[in-house]
Amino acid sequence: MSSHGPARPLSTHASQPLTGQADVPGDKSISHRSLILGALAVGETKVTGLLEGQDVLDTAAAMRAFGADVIQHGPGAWSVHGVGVGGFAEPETVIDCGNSGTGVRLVMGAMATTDISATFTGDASLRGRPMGRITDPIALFGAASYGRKGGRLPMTIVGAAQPVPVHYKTPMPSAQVKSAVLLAGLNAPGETVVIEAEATRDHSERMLAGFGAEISSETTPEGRVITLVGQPELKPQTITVPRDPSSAAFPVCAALIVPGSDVLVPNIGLNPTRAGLFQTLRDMGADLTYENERLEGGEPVADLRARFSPDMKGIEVPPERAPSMIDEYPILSVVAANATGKTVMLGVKELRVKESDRIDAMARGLEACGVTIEETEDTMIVHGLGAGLVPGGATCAARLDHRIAMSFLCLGMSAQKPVTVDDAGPIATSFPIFESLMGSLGAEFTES
Ligand SMILES: O=C(O)C1=C[C@@H](OP(=O)(O)O)[C@@H](O)[C@H](O)C1
Ligand SMILES: C=C(OP(=O)(O)O)C(=O)O
Repeated sequence: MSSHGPARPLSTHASQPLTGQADVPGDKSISHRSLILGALAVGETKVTGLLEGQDVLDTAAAMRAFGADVIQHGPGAWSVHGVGVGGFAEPETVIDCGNSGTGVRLVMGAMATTDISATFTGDASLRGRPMGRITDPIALFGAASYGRKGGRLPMTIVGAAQPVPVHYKTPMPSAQVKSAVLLAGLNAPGETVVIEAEATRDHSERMLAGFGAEISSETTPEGRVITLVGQPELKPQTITVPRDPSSAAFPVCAALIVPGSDVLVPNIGLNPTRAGLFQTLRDMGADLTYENERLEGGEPVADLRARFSPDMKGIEVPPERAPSMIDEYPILSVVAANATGKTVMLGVKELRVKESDRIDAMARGLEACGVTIEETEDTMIVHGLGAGLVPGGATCAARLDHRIAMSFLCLGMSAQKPVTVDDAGPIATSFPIFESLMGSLGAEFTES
């Protein structure tokens, strides 16, 4: 959806202890991929635990526009009747991917090697984000693109009539780019190879294998080399979407900074390509434990227990950790403000092209709340004040960015004066139950 209605300012204030259990929603990355791969399989894929955030609902609508039957049966329970690799129909109208970079980029990849065209758009945030990172590799398959200057949406992609397989080295660490190339490679005859210098989240590779594609990956001195054999018949799957570690980050971090808190966040995937934040928090001295560690569907899973941690210390977060926690830097910067000493976040320039420029958004809001920040194009440094010592008392701009809105609302739960975000609307893109869930732990929200 291109817009979400009038801005909804929302505030938080110093919270009573956060206690209890936080059942966070399904993983956003895996939810998008369940719908897209389901649409490319032959037959009916069944999904439970699907994230019903707006980003994923927009991908569901896109899959319908390309000819798949996508049906909701109950909360989180969906089915997708797929059209098979190469079976996408040409959409009759513009595909609106709302706020979702993952949605638009993966769908562009998935249709780029079919002989159809489609026009994509999104909200003001998505229309500002770079699509050249997708149009460059899909051009190698034979697809053409016609967008606004700078490779921006709205954009029409004309899929390749006779696609050729591609060898592609991703120019930046991006699971979206890697996934778009793999999805395009599905309908190209022969082997498509993607090389990534730094490993990014590997859900596409795991799920493609699960749907029956021939795909392998190996670690070489150049990085991870992923090889996919094109034109498989994908077999429909029954998928249970695990809970989203990127959503778990909010109750976990809020508990670490609100005095007296003790929160359990059950069933969180600790896939190493996603778990960098939790490692970082533990390195800072957070009282964050993994309980009931186990393997589910081949992936490590644990119940996370986070308790108030007044003695956290700033650390240097190494650049090679960035892909495994790329969406978690905004909330990490809030924890860092409540730790003592400097937290130095290196190699984070991808944050500048997310739903907002997340370095700028967090720096300006934290400064308004009394925290000193240093930044370069690729680095953010937070000068921690210590537990409970952030003054707060400001209105911070959410900039159409769910993670910025949730981060400042968590900051307000531990600050000395209330913190307001100018628009909480975007939270519904990834974590529609954020307010009710945090409220059930003890947080209070005030509409202003
Ligand atoms: O592939 C995915 O599901 C995602 C990849 C990441 O984006 P980049 O590929 O741009 O790093 C991440 O920020 C986004 O929230 C989800
Ligand atoms: C960057 C994000 O999402 P996307 O790129 O899909 O808009 C996010 O959810 O933090």
